[in-house]
Amino acid sequence: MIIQQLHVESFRNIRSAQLSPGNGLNLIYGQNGSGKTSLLEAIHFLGLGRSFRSHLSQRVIQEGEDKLQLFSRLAAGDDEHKLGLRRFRNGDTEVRMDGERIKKLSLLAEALPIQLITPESFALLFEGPKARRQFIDWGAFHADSSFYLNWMSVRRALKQRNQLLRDKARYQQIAFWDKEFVRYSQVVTEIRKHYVDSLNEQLKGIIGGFLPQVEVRVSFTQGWDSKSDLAELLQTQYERDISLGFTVSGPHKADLRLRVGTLPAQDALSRGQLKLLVCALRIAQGRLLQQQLNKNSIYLVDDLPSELDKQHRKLLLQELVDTHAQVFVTAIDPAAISDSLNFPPDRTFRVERGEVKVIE
Ligand SMILES: Nc1ncnc2c1ncn2[C@@H]1O[C@H](COP(=O)(O)OP(=O)(O)OP(=O)(O)O)[C@@H](O)[C@H]1O
Repeated sequence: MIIQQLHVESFRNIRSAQLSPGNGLNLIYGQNGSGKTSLLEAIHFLGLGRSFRSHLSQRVIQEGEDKLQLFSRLAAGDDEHKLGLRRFRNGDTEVRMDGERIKKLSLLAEALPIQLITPESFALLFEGPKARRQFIDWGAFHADSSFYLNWMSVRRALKQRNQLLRDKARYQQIAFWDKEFVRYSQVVTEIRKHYVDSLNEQLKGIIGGFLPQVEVRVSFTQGWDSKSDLAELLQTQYERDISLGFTVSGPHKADLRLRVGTLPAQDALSRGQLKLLVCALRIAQGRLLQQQLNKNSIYLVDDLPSELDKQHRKLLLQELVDTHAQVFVTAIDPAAISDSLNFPPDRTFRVERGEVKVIE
């Protein structure tokens, strides 16, 4: 998918901006606080119906305004779509695709697959497993159309089970939900496993280029001992689950392990190397989607130059360009990007106090 036209209104400090991005690399530059990240955030908002910076979507609406509006013309091959989103202060969201109202935000994510790389992306490695699970599930969601409903069923069964655990229910009362939980957990786990295997194939080449001296191993843990049967485990762990008030084992505890030798990646790599690893993971994910479904992701890379030396900026930019996807990168100093390229970006935008201007 390519964004051919983008119209942003009342989004953070951007009162109104209209731009026609290039099909390849788009450079967005400007001083601190000018609105570069806000522009990326607006694209992300259009693709997912939520911000990557704030859980409170009302905060992205420009101060003094009652709604934000985003509109884009999208192209995928010969297909053209119009996608529009309005978010109101009272929390209502209105999304339209080609004039028709879309109720499920998951359809948005399907239409506009976005790969986000921000300085906060380190969370993928540092913080608890949630972000890593979300990373796997992004891929599983796109790779297998049955994933979403199966995962929703796992979550429903888990919620019911945990409620019964807190109510100190007898095992017989829980057994029904265990059956449901196990059934959908198996499907979800198979899809995730298969996805991580395919991702690893993609990842090898990219990591080899970014971090040639380091051997990074990426493995999937399913959320319970892989030698145990989940149904039996739930039964044997019932007493413990009751005392804790939640379910200890299951796919809600799945994780992606990133290791260098025997150490977790975050203990073995420098900040710049970690950034490259996160980028490699995102690029591998985008590539896989391209291969499996012939769908191009849109890459949003906030503050690309930070933490990276010139050689690695060059490597990263080249790898992004080689995806043949649409890429948006931000930088304070445009030279930090153009110095690392053998060709000019497709399009360059300068952001100043919320105003976006194309630089010819
Ligand atoms: N709801 C809002 N209404 C109006 N302005 C806002 C709102 N939310 C944030 N801002 C302002 O928008 C400005 C743009 O912030 P943004 O993070 O996009 O800048 P940036 O160019 O990415 O800066 P940096 O290089 O420091 O990361 C900030 O000055 C912020 O105070």
